Amino acid sequence: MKTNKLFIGGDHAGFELKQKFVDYLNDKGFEVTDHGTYSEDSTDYPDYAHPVADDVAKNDDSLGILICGSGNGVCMTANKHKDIRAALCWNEELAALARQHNNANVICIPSRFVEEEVAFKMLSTFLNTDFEGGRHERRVGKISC
Ligand SMILES: O=C(CO)[C@H](O)[C@H](O)[C@H](O)COP(=O)(O)O
Repeated sequence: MKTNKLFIGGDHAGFELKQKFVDYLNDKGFEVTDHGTYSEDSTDYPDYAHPVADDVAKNDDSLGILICGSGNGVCMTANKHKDIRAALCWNEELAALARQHNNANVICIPSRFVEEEVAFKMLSTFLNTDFEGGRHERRVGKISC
């Protein structure tokens, strides 16, 4: 799936990286909706993960990008939403597998635990990798309860 429609968000721990991602994605011509946060002031990750997950669920073929310190808070929050498959990734191979095997539609990045270069590589891989389908289609179909 090649998408042009992206939704992004994160808490104060993800703010700096999110700003860099937004600039990069805008330069590349993606349609990016930034749900905040918009400063380094301490804030609560669910306030940003819920709107991103809502929008990804509502917009076919869109993808979401969520960032917090560990990546766990935004990931747990996003995965409460129907039709959201949010994947916590900390290297490029995991970002590829999240798309290839799990058809993840949201990538969750732990900004306090990955180098910026790795974060950018994960972003690019996530956006440019397709779901493989086949045996994975059946398994992904069994995730929802
Ligand atoms: O969700 C998280 C932890 O589960 C994120 O890492 C947050 O960014 C983190 O908890 C924020 O921590 P802080 O000490 O309030 O900056």
